[in-house]
Amino acid sequence: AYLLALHRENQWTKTIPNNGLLRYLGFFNAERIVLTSPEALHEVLVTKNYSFPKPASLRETAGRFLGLGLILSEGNAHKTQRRNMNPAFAPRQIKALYPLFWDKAREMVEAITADEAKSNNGTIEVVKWASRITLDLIGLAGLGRDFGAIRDEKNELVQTYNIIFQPSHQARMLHLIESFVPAWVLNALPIKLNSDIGQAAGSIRELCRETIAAKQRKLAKKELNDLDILSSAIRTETFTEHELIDQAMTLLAAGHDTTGSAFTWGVYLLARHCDVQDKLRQEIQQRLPPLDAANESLICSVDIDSMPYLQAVCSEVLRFYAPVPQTLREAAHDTTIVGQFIPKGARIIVAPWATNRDPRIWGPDAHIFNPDRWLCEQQDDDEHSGDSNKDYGTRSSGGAYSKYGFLSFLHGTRACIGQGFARAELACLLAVWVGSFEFGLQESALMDEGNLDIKGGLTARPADGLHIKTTKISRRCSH
Ligand code: HEM
Repeated sequence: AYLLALHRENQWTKTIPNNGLLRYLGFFNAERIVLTSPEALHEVLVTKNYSFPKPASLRETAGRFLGLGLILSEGNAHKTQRRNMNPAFAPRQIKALYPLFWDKAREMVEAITADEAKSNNGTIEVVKWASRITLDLIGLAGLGRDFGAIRDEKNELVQTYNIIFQPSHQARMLHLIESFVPAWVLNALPIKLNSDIGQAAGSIRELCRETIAAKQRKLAKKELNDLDILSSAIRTETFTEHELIDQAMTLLAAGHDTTGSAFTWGVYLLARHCDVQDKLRQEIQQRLPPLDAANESLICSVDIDSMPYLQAVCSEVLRFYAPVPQTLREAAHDTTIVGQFIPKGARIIVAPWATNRDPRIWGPDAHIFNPDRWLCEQQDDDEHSGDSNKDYGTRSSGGAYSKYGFLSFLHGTRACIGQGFARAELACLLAVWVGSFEFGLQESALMDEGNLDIKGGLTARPADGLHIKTTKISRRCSH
């Protein structure tokens, strides 16, 4: 139902003439408004941001286990938290995390290779591995705790985590009926799901509390040098213990499925576009250390950030399949958007899946996966080099006429604070993957995205997993 709704909204934005807003009536004639123009998006996300909070029902359901951290807080509470969390996501902090992303990605490839040696069929299901690696990475780089999902996906911690953050079918159904049954009623239902979630959330919050307490003891002895985001937040000394637990839970919620989905879509798109895969592998082999098990060289942020094609592929993957396909807002009071009256309580839909491929913003090739749109030729300073020595850099607009064409991380004060973290993680994961495997889709019918069944939720991914055929690459290279 969710994806049907999404598909319908995506079509409407392209086929129905509109002035930046599309209004329709949802269940029980509830007001629904889809934002379709940069001007409307600018108003809701930037100039009137706090007049359009997230729906109250979201705070009631997710707030039960997340608490009121950065994702769920509103108004002045959000402003203060955002100001206090910003230093933890400063570029300097993120740069220090690249070797960790790289190292874990290599651990994943070794684990896959060992698995394959046992099964010997060369087929990998990517969604599961994406979930395992990104859980370990948000654990380590976010909180300084290794969940050990790569080593053992069935360990108790991973199972507990999954009860809260990987909703079962029943939980997704409850989420759907939330539109017409108040969240507090659903939360109070005496069903096993509610008690399981309550218990699991208690355990993960306790784990966060212990982690924070250990870090605070280190801080008291002036020994807190850990690189993770939570440690950086603790070093600002602006949060109480309770607030830190809420932020830690928020990092787990925001920084796992999103990056897992981005990585999965990246592998899917590269499996469909072998030319892009080959070109990317060439850049990886020229610029990065060999990935065979014997070579332990780590990389640093400059190695990854100075690879234009890798950066272009990541941007295009994030544009083409935004991990968060749509997000919601609710008018806090009667107001206007682009001069149109909007009644209090109207649901506002921001739809990256529609906007990121809108031909009015991106041009007629908006529906084509083309990393080159993010590249530009750079002037070569060497006058003796001749025309053939062209170099490429990246261009941040991707050719869209407005920055609101790229909504994957939103914009404004509620834009994803983890964007730098997520981009660095995705680049490292794809570099290690493409440098380690040649791969293609197991089922050729999936070359056509129309044949792919997509599972919705807060993030989107292939419903039946993503099965690819791989060949391990072994090489020595000239790094
Ligand atoms: C490719 C990966 C990611 C994508 C596509 C993504 C996308 C988004 C989007 C669309 C929002 C806005 C949601 C809304 O307001 O409705 C958001 C918010 C947020 N994201 Fe991300 N995210 C990603 C990864 C991460 C990571 C790795 C972290 C943490 C390490 C993170 C932390 C957050 C937080 C804390 C917020 C709330 C910010 C606020 O409201 O001030 N995200 N993200």
